[in-house]
Amino acid sequence: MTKSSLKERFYYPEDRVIEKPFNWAQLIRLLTYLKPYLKTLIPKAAAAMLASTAVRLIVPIIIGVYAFDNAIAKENYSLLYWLVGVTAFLYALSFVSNWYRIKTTNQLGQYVIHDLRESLFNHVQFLSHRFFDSRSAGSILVRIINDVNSMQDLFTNGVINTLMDMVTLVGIFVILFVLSPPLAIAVLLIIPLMFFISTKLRRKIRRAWQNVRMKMSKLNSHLNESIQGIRVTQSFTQEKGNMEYFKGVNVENFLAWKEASRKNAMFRPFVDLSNAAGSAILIWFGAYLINSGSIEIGTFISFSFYLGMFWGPISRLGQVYNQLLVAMASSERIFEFLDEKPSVPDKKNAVSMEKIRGTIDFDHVEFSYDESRKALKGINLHVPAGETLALVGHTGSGKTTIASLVSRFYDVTSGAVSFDGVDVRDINLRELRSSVGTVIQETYIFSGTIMENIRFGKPDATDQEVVKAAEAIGANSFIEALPHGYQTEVEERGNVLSVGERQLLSFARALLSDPRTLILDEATASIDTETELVIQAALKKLLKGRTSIIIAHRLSTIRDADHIVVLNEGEIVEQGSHDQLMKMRGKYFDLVLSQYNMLDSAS
Ligand SMILES: Nc1ncnc2c1ncn2[C@@H]1O[C@H](COP(=O)(O)OP(=O)(O)OP(=O)(O)O)[C@@H](O)[C@H]1O
Repeated sequence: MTKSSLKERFYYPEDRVIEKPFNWAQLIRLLTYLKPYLKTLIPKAAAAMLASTAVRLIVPIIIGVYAFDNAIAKENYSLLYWLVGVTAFLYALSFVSNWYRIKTTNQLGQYVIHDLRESLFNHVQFLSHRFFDSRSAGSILVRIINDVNSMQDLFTNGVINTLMDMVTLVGIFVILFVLSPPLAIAVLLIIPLMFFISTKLRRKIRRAWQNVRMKMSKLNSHLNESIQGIRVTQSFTQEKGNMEYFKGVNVENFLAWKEASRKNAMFRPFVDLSNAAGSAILIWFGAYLINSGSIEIGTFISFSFYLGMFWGPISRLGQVYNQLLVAMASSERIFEFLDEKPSVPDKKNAVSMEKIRGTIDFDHVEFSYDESRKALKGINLHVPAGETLALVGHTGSGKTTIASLVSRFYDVTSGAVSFDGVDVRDINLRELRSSVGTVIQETYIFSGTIMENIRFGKPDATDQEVVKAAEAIGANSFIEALPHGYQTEVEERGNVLSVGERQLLSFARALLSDPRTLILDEATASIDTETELVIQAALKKLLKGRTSIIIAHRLSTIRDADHIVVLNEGEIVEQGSHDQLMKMRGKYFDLVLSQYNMLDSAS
């Protein structure tokens, strides 16, 4: 296989953008998430921060100027003991305030992340189908988990620590200038070097590690796919292609790692270099100033303490700036979701569903998912309350689309869908959706017990009600045969249940919710005759007295419907009862015939 065709076969989208330029408006919007804590956690953290910073700033003066110049040099030992006591007390104070600051800032970060994640999740719950059509579940998960997580650092350490570091730096500058302006200017010459290391060099290193992560994620994607799909790979003897591609990504990963470690290795020596340069200036110029009598030895000692305190705040400020750039990218993605408006908005003063009996009408409905082609063309339908309409047609003919318009998962492009003559766009959306029960082809089983899965249809139903619904549908015999009956735990998507059993569960769920209107996308999977009979009986029970639209695949379902509509490429091509349509010998007749032939050849 050539290199380019390998590339086409294995396509893994490059990771998303990790950093974005700084943007004030976005930062301010992010900071509004701190608002609920302005009167609680933030003042506490700020007070603790100020206390510990003050101690850090005062101690070098006590040791240098007071202990050396005033107590030791003048042999005033009572002052020295007193200073030792004061220093011990200040360190104890700093210990407590630091502990309290770290605790409260961590809490603050966690609260903000919690709030942000909750608002994002809640918002996404109400977004329309169009939103989910255009995004993979994975990409939505990444935003709710990874993008929110990547801002944790900013909110945990960023805000309060930035304040602390700024206060520390300003404090040191002021003290140094008060102690000795010429020595202060000389020592501060190393600040630009420190800034260079903490921003430029560190960013280069971080980007190199990000590159490693991207390569690693590509390697993971390929590994995952090749192991999951190993049976298919082996049956098509494509192992060689897999190995070649893996070799390529493995080498890429190795090279990225090599580059990152090379850059990383430069970091520590540069930090040491800047410290050494600072110390050299201090010793050389400090000694000169001491000799010339401009400063005392104590001032020199205080300076050396302060010099050692430069690197921490400068390095952290550089880090916060980098965190901010990462947060810009993540928050842009989060805000994009939060700003997304549902494409089927609820109307103010919408009509309540209460008085609606359930006659459904489609009046010249046209619909397209995207500009390029129409999924439905000129659809006119009338389903009287309590009757069953069956939709049949080839795959892609628009059956599911019609069902989606009834629940108003999408709005029509033109024309109208109405209940008892009231346009669905004028009906309260929640009430509409809860009165239209939908049983989809691919029954979704949530992780939990069978009991809870059926109860999903009506969260306040009692256990007895759940069992009654299951019995009415005929699902109780298989449920009771399970190891723990109704309390059997089923996994996501219900792997332990057969297709027929899953369908019976979803019928029980729908019966329990007792919707006035039912939409049923019948499963196509072939099931044995016995299960088919159980399902047919369940279906009869479910449809009784409800207006229903059935996307029918089985002949038995189609035959019993009051009205049958045959769709082809988004248009109604035939309609009538089963007998009428059979007499016409048109599309419906062909569909029925082909199904008989299929069943015949299968038996
Ligand atoms: N979410 C979507 N976005 C874009 N196009 C879509 C979407 N869903 C369906 N389509 C397109 O709309 C047309 C009608 O699809 P629909 O799902 O209604 O067909 P169907 O008759 O229910 O098919 P099947 O029997 O296979 O379920 C198809 O051409 C399909 O490709």
